[in-house]
Amino acid sequence: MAIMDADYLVIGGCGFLGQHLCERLLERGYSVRVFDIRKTFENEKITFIIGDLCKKEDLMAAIQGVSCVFHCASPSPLSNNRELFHKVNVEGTKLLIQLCKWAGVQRLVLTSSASVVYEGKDIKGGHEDLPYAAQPIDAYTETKIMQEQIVLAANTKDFYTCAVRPHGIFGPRDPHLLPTAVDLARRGKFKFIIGDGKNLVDFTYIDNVVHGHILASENLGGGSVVCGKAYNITNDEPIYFWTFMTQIVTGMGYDAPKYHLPYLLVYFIAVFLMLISRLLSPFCHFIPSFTPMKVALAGTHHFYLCDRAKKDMKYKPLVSLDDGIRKTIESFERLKNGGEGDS
Ligand SMILES: NC(=O)C1=CN([C@@H]2O[C@H](COP(=O)(O)OP(=O)(O)OC[C@H]3O[C@@H](n4cnc5c(N)ncnc54)[C@H](O)[C@@H]3O)[C@@H](O)[C@H]2O)C=CC1
Ligand SMILES: CC(C)CCC[C@@H](C)[C@H]1CC[C@H]2C3=C(CC[C@]12C)[C@@]1(C)CCC(=O)[C@@H](C)[C@@H]1CC3
Repeated sequence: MAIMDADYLVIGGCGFLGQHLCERLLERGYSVRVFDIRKTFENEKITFIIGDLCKKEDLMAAIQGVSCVFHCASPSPLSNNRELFHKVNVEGTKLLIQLCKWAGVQRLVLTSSASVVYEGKDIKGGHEDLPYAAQPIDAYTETKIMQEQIVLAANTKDFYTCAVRPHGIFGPRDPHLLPTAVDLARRGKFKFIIGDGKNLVDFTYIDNVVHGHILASENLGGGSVVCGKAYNITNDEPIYFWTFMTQIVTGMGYDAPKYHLPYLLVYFIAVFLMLISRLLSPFCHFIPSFTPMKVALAGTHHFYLCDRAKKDMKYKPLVSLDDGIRKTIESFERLKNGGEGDS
């Protein structure tokens, strides 16, 4: 059955970022098509095509008759599946580029990650020209680096690409950050502050990430300065990691962490537990709560400049961190201490 042409195809459009992006595109009067391996919401204005980014026949059905593609699909960054990361983020992205060119799609905006330059050591005011991490913090980030390189290298005079690098996205319907933090707090594993608690980090409210993506797509085109470039998109308000996390968990009705633990001690315990997990993997599935990636993110400075986005696409955050935290906590009533999530 022929499907209507659309201004945008959102790959991964049933995810946290994807659904918010679709809602904002519709508000701005664009026509939207979603391609995702699952369906998580209904909207009569959206054409949904359910399929696997890694399957050519699935993607061919979705890619024709669109002007711009947002590629937001990825396995969960908190999953532990190296093979799946590579299959979707690398092989799936290669297939997408091949089919974009086949179908005559002109613009591709990739959702990359600010962590593509992060090696678990302090980054204060990181800019986009920092080198890609030679030792990425995990398999997810390794494949995000490869993915971004593939997309930016695909930019030509007829096919325009760019990458948006968000960091620590939070907001209503976040499936990663807030639910993980609340789960740790509920299990009594949120009593300790890793390190001195004074490491500055970017957390980015979902509406600002969506805004950055739409600006990127609207500025992407023949001869545009945006072509072939990556853009950090943050709230432009670095905050102490533990101040942010404390506001989230106390807002959700749990106690604030009180005691400090030395960063290096926790990091090496996390590495030891990861090695034990790998040794035991043939016999049992044991995933430590505190992985080296999470500990590094929780105990080092890592915040980024979005000056390039401000200059090239007039980006500025729409929602402040304080307002974003308030809106997020209000949206997660069901997970509050004593809420239905406790059942
Ligand atoms: N959540 C965060 O803090 C950050 C996320 N990102 C990136 O933003 C993008 C969106 O992330 P979220 O919305 O948080 O994740 P999410 O897990 O909510 O959404 C990802 C979507 O991709 C879909 N998907 C996965 N594999 C697929 C496949 N083979 N075929 C079709 N669809 C597939 C999933 O079904 C899901 O709906 C990802 O590329 C992620 O790497 C980047 C920086 C930070
Ligand atoms: C207290 C615990 C040690 C941490 C609990 C919260 C964590 C689950 C989040 C804190 C920082 C978040 C984060 C990401 C996922 C969730 C956290 C680790 C990402 C890895 C998601 C994907 C990305 O691309 C990165 C840029 C994010 C970095 C921050």
